Amino acid sequence: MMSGLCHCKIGPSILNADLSCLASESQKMLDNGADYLHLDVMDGHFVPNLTFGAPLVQCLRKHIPHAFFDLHMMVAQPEKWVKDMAEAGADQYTFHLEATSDPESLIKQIREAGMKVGIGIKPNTPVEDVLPFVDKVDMVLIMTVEPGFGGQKFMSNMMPKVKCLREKYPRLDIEVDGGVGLSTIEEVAKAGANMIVSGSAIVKSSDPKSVIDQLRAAVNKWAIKESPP
Ligand SMILES: O=C(CO)[C@H](O)[C@H](O)COP(=O)(O)O
Ligand SMILES: [Fe+2]
Repeated sequence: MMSGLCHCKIGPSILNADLSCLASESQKMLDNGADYLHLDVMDGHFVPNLTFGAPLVQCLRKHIPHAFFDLHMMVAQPEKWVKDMAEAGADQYTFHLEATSDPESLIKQIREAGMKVGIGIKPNTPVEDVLPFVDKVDMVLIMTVEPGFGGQKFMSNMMPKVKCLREKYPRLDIEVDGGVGLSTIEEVAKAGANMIVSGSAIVKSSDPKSVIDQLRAAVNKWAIKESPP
């Protein structure tokens, strides 16, 4: 198995960056080759940790006008924050399937607010649960740690979920998040993920550009190439 007919994109998670300098830390990631920014929103209910909400996203957007913001919404009521996040400047709203009783109407609500839609699943949620919604979203996120904290150990046993999705959907954007770095990227790339969230491995490196370049190279090595006409 390998990544599909879609581009590799590297999205640093700024969770473990120096959050007192969020704008400059984010800009540094972009200057070092990041394709987008993955912003982890936690509400202390869906996950046992608390980060930030729309006011911070709005401030960051003023400093970073052009980058793609992927909002990873680890919140208990994802319906509640769609409008605020859209107005704050989010490009994609990635909610957790476990957090809503009505994914279809949430997807519609996100689209109507003008954002792309991501749908994520936690490690204990089977991939089959997300399949009915894949055709309606822009991206599927397979969590490779229990959501809540950066710097945790990558769960290899999530790779069959990625493989299953890639086999069924060669063009789908498949994101992995949690413990992804230079020692785990090969498995991720082989399984077929093309959107790579990496926090500690990039942010804590003295050479983030080199880490981003190596992550991208691994994904591209396994990518399916479009056959010439
Ligand atoms: O959603 C997350 C945690 O819930 C983070 O995006 C993730 O943990 C990234 O950090 P790291 O690469 O250090 O694991
Ligand atoms: Fe995340």
